[in-house]
Amino acid sequence: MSALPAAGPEAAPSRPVLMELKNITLRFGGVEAIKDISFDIREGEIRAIIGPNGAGKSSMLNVISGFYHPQEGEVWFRGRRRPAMKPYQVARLGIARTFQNIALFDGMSVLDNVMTGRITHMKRGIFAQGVWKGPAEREEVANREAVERIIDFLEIQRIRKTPVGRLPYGLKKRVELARALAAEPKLLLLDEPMAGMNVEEKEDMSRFILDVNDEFGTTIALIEHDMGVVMDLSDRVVVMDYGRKIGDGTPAEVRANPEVIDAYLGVAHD
Ligand SMILES: Nc1ncnc2c1ncn2[C@@H]1O[C@H](COP(=O)(O)OP(=O)(O)OP(=O)(O)O)[C@@H](O)[C@H]1O
Repeated sequence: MSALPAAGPEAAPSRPVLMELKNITLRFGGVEAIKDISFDIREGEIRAIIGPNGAGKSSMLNVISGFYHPQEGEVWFRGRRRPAMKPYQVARLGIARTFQNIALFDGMSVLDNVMTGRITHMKRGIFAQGVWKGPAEREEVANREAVERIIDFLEIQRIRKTPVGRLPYGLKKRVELARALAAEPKLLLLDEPMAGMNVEEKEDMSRFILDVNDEFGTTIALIEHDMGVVMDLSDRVVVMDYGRKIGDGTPAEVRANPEVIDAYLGVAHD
């Protein structure tokens, strides 16, 4: 039997690095959205990025997902420097994301929406499907099985045939999570997963995020404004303010950081 060290937030720094952001600077014309920021994301951890409005959190998530290319700095993923890539190439590397404003196909069923998440696993095109039916069919069955597993896991079986447009907000967010998971990502990016949710929906989403991390070992980086949620879910937190990094550490460490308290948490938060 192996003698692994006990898990927990303290264990996070000893895990292997999955992604490293080195001296990232991102400008939009005269605006410096990100100013020389470095941090890493370790395998299997839940890493939060927090900060006031306009701090540069979404810009950072967009750098990680390949939507934006920084003018300066390097992005390393799984031990290799990642060149400037198109978002679909980044997706093929094993990085999936959800969006702040839900981006699903309203007229399509839950099942079909989640299936679109498998696109990075579809190797056989329409031509191959026509002339070489066997392998294409096997691939389709495997994709279908993977999707059904995720649908079961996120407890959305009973709505699998329902058009997404008819679902309440909290369930739409869960379907978006299902679609991102269907890609079987190494790194899952969640852009404000709790935004607009009521307390019960937040509790459900928190549980699913923890379960995904636990059961699939998926590394998760998320932006979130609800501090209670961030402090409960995260192993480590990066704090941004005006494009700079002003804090980085466990929830307890950032909560006790005076610069973070001044810029963001304030004295009223606990
Ligand atoms: N596409 C863009 N073009 C020009 N400026 C941008 C663009 N995206 C972001 N910015 C600017 O970069 C800065 C950081 O914005 P960003 O959206 O990353 O912050 P944020 O921390 O995610 O804010 P919020 O919490 O309000 O979503 C802001 O000054 C914003 O106006």
